[in-house]
Amino acid sequence: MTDHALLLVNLGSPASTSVADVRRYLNQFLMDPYVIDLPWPVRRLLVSLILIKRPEQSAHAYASIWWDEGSPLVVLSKRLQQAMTKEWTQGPVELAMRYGEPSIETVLTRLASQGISKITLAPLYPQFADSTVTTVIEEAKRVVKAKSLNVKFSVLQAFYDQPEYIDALVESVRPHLEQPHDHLLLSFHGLPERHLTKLDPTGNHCFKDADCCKNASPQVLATCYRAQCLRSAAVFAKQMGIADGKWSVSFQSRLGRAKWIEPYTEARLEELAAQGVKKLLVMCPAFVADCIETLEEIGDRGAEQFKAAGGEELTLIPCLNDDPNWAAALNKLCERAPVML
Ligand SMILES: C=CC1=C(C)c2cc3[nH]c(cc4nc(cc5[nH]c(cc1n2)c(C)c5CCC(=O)O)C(CCC(=O)O)=C4C)c(C)c3C=C
Ligand SMILES: [Fe+2]
Ligand SMILES: [Fe+2]
Repeated sequence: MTDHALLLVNLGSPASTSVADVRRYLNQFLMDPYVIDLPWPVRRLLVSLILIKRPEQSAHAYASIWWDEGSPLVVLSKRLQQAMTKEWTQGPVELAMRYGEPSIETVLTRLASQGISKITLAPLYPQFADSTVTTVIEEAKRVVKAKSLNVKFSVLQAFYDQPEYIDALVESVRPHLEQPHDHLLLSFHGLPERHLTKLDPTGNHCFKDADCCKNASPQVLATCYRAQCLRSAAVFAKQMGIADGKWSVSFQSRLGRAKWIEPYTEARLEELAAQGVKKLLVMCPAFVADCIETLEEIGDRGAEQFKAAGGEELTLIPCLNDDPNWAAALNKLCERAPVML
């Protein structure tokens, strides 16, 4: 059977590090109602305000991590696509980006024109969020409807605690943990608290107490990004055999003034340095490919901040990227992706 395609989808990057390209990318990204979930006129106003200064700052940050071949996120996602061609035997393996190029629309249209009618859609995010997973699924559905494509999807579900993902993470991190260190910080991408409360199926669980995410019922866990991040971290730490107190969790990449999920990575870096941690390892398990948020925010700015606060060294552990164990794990996860009804 060679008519069942695998479509990997990651977030996407600007076309180049020029301020104009970064502005175009940020506009597409932040005007997505699943990312800034405010009514259109408010979102438009807010994004226009963000676009006054942010493109220049972000362009500078992108320039500091950009590779000769392009954006690290896109290059590493292409390498994963390549690795997946050795694993996925049911048809072609394609790659699309939710923002920027290659777009979901371009890739789906090409696959449909080649007579492919079954596609496993794989949003490359271990933990569920509307701003990552839902937006990919909705964009794929929009394209199918708008272009009347004859395509049926299976969809990879959030795999935050799945043994294949955890095993691959454990094996990739093991050599780094064998190096001298005082603490391991698991820094996940953050989200505004509002994104969690609006999905709370009980309407009365999220943020009612400090341990809400640790005590999440299966019903809450199914959609709570923070609870899924904490579960990934706990399952990983247990399997890795790291003692309590030697690891902790934080949330990075806050944008704007709204309250985001805590603890914030910036605050945690200060705290750890103040507690006497000298050698800090940081891993970023919400990202499967290194990108501006890992390389620049943690590897560069986070490292500087940690040292300025009294730490000696922050070592960023690479994401899974195109690790062969990860490609094999992802293939297994994709093979059991349920058909979307
Ligand atoms: C891993 C999951 C991600 C979630 C959840 C997420 C939510 C989210 N992000 C922003 C704002 C920005 N994110 C940016 C970059 C970025 N974000 C993710 C992943 C998640 N985002 C990735 C993989 C990347 C890297 C892209 C790359 O090209 O390398 C950026 C752009 C960079 C910058 O200017 O800092 C912004 C802005 C919001 C508002 C949000 C949820 C509400
Ligand atoms: Fe983001
Ligand atoms: Fe919670």
